[in-house]
Amino acid sequence: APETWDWRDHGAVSPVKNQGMCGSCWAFSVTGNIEGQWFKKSGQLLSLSEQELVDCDKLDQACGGGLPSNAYEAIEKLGGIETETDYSYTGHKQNCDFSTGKVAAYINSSVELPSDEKEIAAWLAENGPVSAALNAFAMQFYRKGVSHPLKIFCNPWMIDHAVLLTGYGERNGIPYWAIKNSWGEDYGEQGYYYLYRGSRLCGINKMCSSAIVN
Ligand SMILES: CCC[C@@H](/C=C/S(=O)(=O)c1ccccc1)NC(=O)[C@H](Cc1ccccc1)NC(=O)N1CCC(N2CCOCC2)CC1
Repeated sequence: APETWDWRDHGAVSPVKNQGMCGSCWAFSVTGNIEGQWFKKSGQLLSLSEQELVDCDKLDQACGGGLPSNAYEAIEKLGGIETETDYSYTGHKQNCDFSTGKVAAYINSSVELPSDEKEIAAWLAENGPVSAALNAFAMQFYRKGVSHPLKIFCNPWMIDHAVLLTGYGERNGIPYWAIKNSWGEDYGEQGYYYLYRGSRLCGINKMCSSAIVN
């Protein structure tokens, strides 16, 4: 695998979004992953609808939280996902307004990645941005640089947030994950969180997954 890689350099990542006062981080993690998978398949970068998942994914709990694995299954069952423009984000649960005719992208299945960070990096460089989950405690106090929280402040067994791994690399010899967050562009470094890579920090390695588009 390459020493360093970032899908933002290859046009596979949409602009940073803002989930607002809704616990829909899981939906943003999944749309970010599918945007990347669709880009790999079609060469087209679309911004996909989180609101469709909030309203129509009955396996998850809308603003009360969700699991990427459930969301992939829901999108397969629905038949696909609409664009952000066609099914725009409001940040609260509404009646499902999904229409098959407006499907812009679809997925065929999904995969759970191994928990080894070297294998996750190799998979990412080859296949696209990866949906991940982590303990977000340290993220809430992050401003800039490569975050390296003490394990006691970032228990890998207390995962409560879902994000998107868009790349990895090193800053002054410090290995990091580039993490697209969904708390707006004012968060962290232009909306991104950089987390030390290689010590399984905050459980970042435990729930990596991706949709598969055949
Ligand atoms: C209220 C939900 C907040 C939301 C988004 C986070 S957030 O709002 O961005 C944030 C997180 C941390 C600090 C500050 C802000 N979190 C989630 O959606 C998290 C994301 C997650 C957690 C663990 C593994 C994978 C993904 N998921 C959840 O909170 N879940 C809700 C409970 C659900 N249970 C499934 C089994 O049946 C009972 C319900 C599982 C998903």
